Amino acid sequence: MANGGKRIVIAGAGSIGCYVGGCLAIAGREVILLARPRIETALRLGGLRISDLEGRDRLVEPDRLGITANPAAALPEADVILVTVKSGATREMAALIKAHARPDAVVISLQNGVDNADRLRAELGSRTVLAGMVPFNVVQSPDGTLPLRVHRASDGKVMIEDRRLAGLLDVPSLLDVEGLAVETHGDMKAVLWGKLLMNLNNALVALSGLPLASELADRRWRLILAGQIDEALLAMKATGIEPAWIAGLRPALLPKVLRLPDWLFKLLARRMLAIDPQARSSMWDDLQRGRPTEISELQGAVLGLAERTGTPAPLLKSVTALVRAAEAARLGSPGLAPEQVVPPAGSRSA
Ligand SMILES: NC(=O)C1=CN([C@@H]2O[C@H](COP(=O)(O)OP(=O)(O)OC[C@H]3O[C@@H](n4cnc5c(N)ncnc54)[C@H](OP(=O)(O)O)[C@@H]3O)[C@@H](O)[C@H]2O)C=CC1
Ligand SMILES: CC(C)(CO)C(=O)C(=O)O
Repeated sequence: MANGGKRIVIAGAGSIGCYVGGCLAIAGREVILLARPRIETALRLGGLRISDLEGRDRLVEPDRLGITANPAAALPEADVILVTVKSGATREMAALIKAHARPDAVVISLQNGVDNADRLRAELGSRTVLAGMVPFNVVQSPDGTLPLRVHRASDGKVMIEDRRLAGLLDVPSLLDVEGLAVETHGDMKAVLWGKLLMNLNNALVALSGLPLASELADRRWRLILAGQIDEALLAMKATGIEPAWIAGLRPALLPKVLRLPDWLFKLLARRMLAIDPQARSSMWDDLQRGRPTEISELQGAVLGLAERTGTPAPLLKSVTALVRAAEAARLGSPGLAPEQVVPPAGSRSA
């Protein structure tokens, strides 16, 4: 068994959890997927298909995976717990970990948003909780597809908080496997705020219904993203938050690059546009499935800063209101045009 027999439990096997868990299982790690019954059944019936934009395509047979919907069966087995539920389910998952996992299990948040690791810490007291960041998009096959397929549709390295751990658990060498590049980082707060800047686009993809690559190729959408990032950078500056570089760019340069004409943007932002055409955003997935989105943890996190510091955030407010309306309507993406997202000139208020 690879890596000293450490057992990895994926706490919330959906798009990210199945992709990460599948890569780890293919690499010989012992993985248990804690899933909802819909995904549990699909995995038991057809196994898990893992593919990526570089052309890798592998089937993990059901007998190569531990699969359960029962937290009391999965969590006591864990040496490492990768939390991959949406932010709204973090507290519930933390309570399950507290009730069922060994106190020495290392818990790692692989979620968007800036405070999921803190939410876990608040529930889990003295246990070891590390923040993580997943940079790539994963597309899950439609319900009922067998085998269930998770496709990594963009690129990037997973970052995990650099912390010397008791018991000599070497997190990167346990988790850094083919298809899943993992590195440690000394300043996860900066990394998560940097990622949040890009995640301000999740809502625009969700509202437009467009694939991420087409949405980013359209300057009208990029202008809205750039406007949101300006508001976010202002609020972050006022609170002393310094986001990390994103896609090889200093955060302050990001709005400038996004505002370039389409032809120049395509030329200069090749790294940002290395996305296959299926990718959208996890917030689009939520609208399509009629589930609550992470708008409170993304735009909402910046609005919290803006309120405290009195910096203006009209675009973030109107994007948030539109996402909330789409959530409430439960009709999937409203398929808005950029002009329906930007408030008419003159009606903006801080
Ligand atoms: N999808 C993506 O491309 C990316 C996502 N992320 C982030 O990663 C995190 C996970 O996202 P994603 O994988 O898309 O989310 P998913 O909704 O696809 O996966 C989470 C899964 O956890 C399940 N779940 C929730 N509670 C439990 C529980 N108590 N027991 C078992 N299963 C449970 C959910 O089921 P149910 O919904 O039925 O409750 C769902 O199937 C989010 O923070 C997201 O923002 C980051 C980068 C990219
Ligand atoms: C990878 C990215 C930025 C966009 O797909 C994402 O984090 C998400 O979908 O939640």
